[in-house]
Amino acid sequence: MEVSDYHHRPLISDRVTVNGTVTPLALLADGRLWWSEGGQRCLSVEKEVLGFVAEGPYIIIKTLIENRDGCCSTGKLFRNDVVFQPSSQESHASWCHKLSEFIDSLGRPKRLFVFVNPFGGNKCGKKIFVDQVKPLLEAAQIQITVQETKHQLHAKEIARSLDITKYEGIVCVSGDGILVEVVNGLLERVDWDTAIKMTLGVVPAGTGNGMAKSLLDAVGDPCAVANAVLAIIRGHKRSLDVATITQGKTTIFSILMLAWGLVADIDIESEKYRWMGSARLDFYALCRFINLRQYIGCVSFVPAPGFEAYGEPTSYRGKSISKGNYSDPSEAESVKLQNLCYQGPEINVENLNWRVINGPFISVWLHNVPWGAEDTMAAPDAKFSDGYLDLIIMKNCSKLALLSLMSQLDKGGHVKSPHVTYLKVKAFILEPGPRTQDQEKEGIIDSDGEVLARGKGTYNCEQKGLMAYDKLQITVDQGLATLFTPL
Ligand SMILES: Nc1ncnc2c1ncn2[C@@H]1O[C@H](COP(=O)(O)OP(=O)(O)OP(=O)(O)O)[C@@H](O)[C@H]1O
Repeated sequence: MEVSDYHHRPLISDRVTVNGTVTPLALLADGRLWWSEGGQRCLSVEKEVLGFVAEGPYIIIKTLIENRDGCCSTGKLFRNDVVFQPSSQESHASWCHKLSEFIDSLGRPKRLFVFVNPFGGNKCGKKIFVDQVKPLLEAAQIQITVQETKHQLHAKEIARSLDITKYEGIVCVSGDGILVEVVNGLLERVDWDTAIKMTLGVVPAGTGNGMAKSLLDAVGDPCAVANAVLAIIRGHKRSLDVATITQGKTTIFSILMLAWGLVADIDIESEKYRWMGSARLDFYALCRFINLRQYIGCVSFVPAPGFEAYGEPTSYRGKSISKGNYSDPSEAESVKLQNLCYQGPEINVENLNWRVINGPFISVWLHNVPWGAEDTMAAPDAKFSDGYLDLIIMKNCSKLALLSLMSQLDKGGHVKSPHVTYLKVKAFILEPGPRTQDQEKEGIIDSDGEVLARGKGTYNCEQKGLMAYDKLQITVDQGLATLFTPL
């Protein structure tokens, strides 16, 4: 072994017994654990070691390593502990000390709050947690406080009042829905500016796992539970843009996407075919395709640098959106209370250079991260924290062209179609209107997989959304939230 440079310097070395074989074992300064057992063996403590325990004369190194198919990496992870016996009691104590010291130096989280949604996806959240998540967190000696979500918005309520000083992260074993609730809960706190700095982790256990897929796919990892948990244990962080959606005095926060038109209709209206399982989306997409709707309306936006040529120039069209003066003092008081929560970025939207695209539209889609679901790469160029949202617009096109571009959604090829307008925006205003063929009927606005607004004549239109089917404004905060990430 070359120990010439600093990184290859052993922090500790000894002759130990590994699986009955006596071999030199060394922990190098660069974090590799090196020994020889039927050939040279090496583990990266940072990447592959969850933790260790001392049991009698033995030390058990708990690892999670990549399954290799010959020389090719499959990205799949499996547990394979290494047990060794140091040569003496003193050596045993030194090994425990050096391993602890090294793992502590990695800045990994020690206490996590974990939400488990027993209801999400195929209702497997609890089983995924017990069988796959908990054992790994225990092997990493992370203290966990577990909370099952009991109903819709439960995670948001808890995030709003959680004692955040007790935890170094909040983990959601769920789909995207619970993560979105947590972000909204944190931003509705009076101490939102501290609370939103809490690092958030997501373990895929829902139908829509767009955030987990976006994080893991960015480093070529499969969207699997073990990969997601390992990322949380290792404790690397990345920041995430947060979009603020405003209409009058109502504000909500979005981290994944906003959809109006075809995508929203498929996402929300297919609920009535839930009994079909995941086939409901494909089935309902086909129904919508055969009976294609177009929506009257308009979108205006502040383009990101390089996208200024899209649309036509316009002035700020959101005048009625801004929070106005209150003639009723009690209303003013309640708004003052609401104002203690986060209100969105303080930018002077009126002075920005707005552009407009008029409908009719087949689909309008805003995306913050590349993947909307595990099989939908909605916005291939989206970045977690570039401060922009990717806007994907589909206008009139033939059914054949539409079918072709829909079939490319899994690889993001649709954005290259001449029928798709794809750009980045800093701020956005949606003015949704009725369907072209039947102006008595309107549409649905979908934010992060939930109904934000339902227009006249839509599925379940008697249920009110949080906002009216009317003009709304979206602004972006660059990197406001923080996520655990594989790299
Ligand atoms: N115990 C519960 N019973 C019913 N609904 C719940 C429960 N806990 C959470 N929910 C709701 O389940 C929804 C789905 O959350 P989750 O993020 O796990 O999955 P999803 O992939 O977004 O959605 P789904 O799998 O339901 O299509 C959220 O709207 C959440 O509020």
